[in-house]
Amino acid sequence: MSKVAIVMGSQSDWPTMQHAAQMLKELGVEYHAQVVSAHRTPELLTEFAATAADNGFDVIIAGAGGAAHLPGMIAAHTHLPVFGVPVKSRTLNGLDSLLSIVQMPKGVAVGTLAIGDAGAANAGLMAAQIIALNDETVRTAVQEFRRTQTDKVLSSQNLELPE
Ligand SMILES: Nc1c(C(=O)O)ncn1[C@@H]1O[C@H](COP(=O)(O)O)[C@@H](O)[C@H]1O
Repeated sequence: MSKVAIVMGSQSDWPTMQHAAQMLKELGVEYHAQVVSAHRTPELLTEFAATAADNGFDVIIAGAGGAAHLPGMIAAHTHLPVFGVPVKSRTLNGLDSLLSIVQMPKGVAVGTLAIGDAGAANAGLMAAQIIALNDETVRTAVQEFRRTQTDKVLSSQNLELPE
């Protein structure tokens, strides 16, 4: 069974990163969530990223805030696709996180999502869409999710002027 790893720089990132986990759960994709920090636990980062493929992961989602080196450093140690989620920082609202993650040097790729909760949810969706290429059950779940979303938009329009 396909598995997605969700890693984050700190426990304080979980309120954001749980949106990735929720999306994967909704789409029936197994995930494992863990705190790993390039700065605070550098040896764990190397060990985790270098063994991720052998441990059965297909995609890695990495969320971090501020000087967000985690996604890039994970990508440096693995051939697995890595999605980076910029977590909203207290001082600079996540612009620092975004710029740290998005500006990768050519040759080591991180797919960068939007800042915050929506970015985390979309990272989960992207991971599921990759897994759906070879997994019919997940493909059906993704298609159903998209259909339900479309139906909701089309059926909930209220464009009346207030009295
Ligand atoms: N950006 C990184 C990394 C890393 O990139 O390895 N490790 C922790 N952090 C970030 O520091 C912020 C504050 O962390 P604390 O709340 O623990 O002080 C978090 O958003 C975390 O992702």
